[in-house]
Amino acid sequence: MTASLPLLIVKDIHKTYPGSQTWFKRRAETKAVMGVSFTLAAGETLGLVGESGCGKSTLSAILMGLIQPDQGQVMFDARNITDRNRRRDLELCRQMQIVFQDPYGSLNRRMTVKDIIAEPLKIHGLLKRAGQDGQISDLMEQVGLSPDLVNTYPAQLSGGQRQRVGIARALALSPRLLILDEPVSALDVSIQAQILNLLKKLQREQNMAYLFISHDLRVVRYMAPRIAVMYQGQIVETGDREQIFTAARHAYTRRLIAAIPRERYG
Ligand SMILES: Nc1ncnc2c1ncn2[C@@H]1O[C@H](COP(=O)(O)OP(=O)(O)OP(=O)(O)O)[C@@H](O)[C@H]1O
Repeated sequence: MTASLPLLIVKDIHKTYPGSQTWFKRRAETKAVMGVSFTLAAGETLGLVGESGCGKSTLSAILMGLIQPDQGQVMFDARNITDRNRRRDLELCRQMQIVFQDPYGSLNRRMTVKDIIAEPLKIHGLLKRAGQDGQISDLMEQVGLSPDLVNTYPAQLSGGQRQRVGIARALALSPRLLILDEPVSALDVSIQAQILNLLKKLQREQNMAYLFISHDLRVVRYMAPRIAVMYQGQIVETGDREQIFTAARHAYTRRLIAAIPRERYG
């Protein structure tokens, strides 16, 4: 571990999707990410906010090594991980985990809760031969899931419970960085608050860094002391929560703030 450097350094990332043409339709190329840079310290939360289509998911896929950027660098724990092969780099995979928006889409519907949570442990050879039931029920307890649900399937769970399973799966490997890509957008507002509070509790307990990605500035304000605002593939403004809300510099940020409904999370 390098104490002096941030845990994650993202430097001048660019990604353009090529255009395509069929006999009936022509799609122009899309500059999805254009020169994005930011840093994230160990244990810190950075909120990344922007409307649909601004490039948030492209950026998170680049950070997870799922797609390659055209230009730029991603450094994790002082190591250049831009061109890594995610499947082969198990250690990195262990340290950086992602929670997706749609737990139903990201959980294997044919697997039980137990098998879903155990899978990353198995892949990384960390599932204890004896005592694995205890390992799984500990993780379920950490995310507030009753151990009675251990043999149920995703279809038998509520949206909030499914997202708790997704979080337990991500936590299983004790990552240092969790990318939360719209983790509550698919949930009812009352359930959203429960999941956000769970994420805060887990961060306090385990000192993980969070990159919290959302289109919803209310949610980002609740979660992140530092916020980066993304607009049309670029970060147009980064600042402390207070500064963003009281003295936003960019007109787009001011529009986002003006559009926030009045209720708050408690
Ligand atoms: N595989 C792809 N091929 C071509 N264009 C793409 C592809 N994926 C995304 N795009 C385009 O890149 C831009 C950024 O998309 P991206 O999904 O990263 O944004 P986003 O902010 O995450 O939006 P959303 O929340 O709706 O997913 C959009 O214009 C989108 O249409």
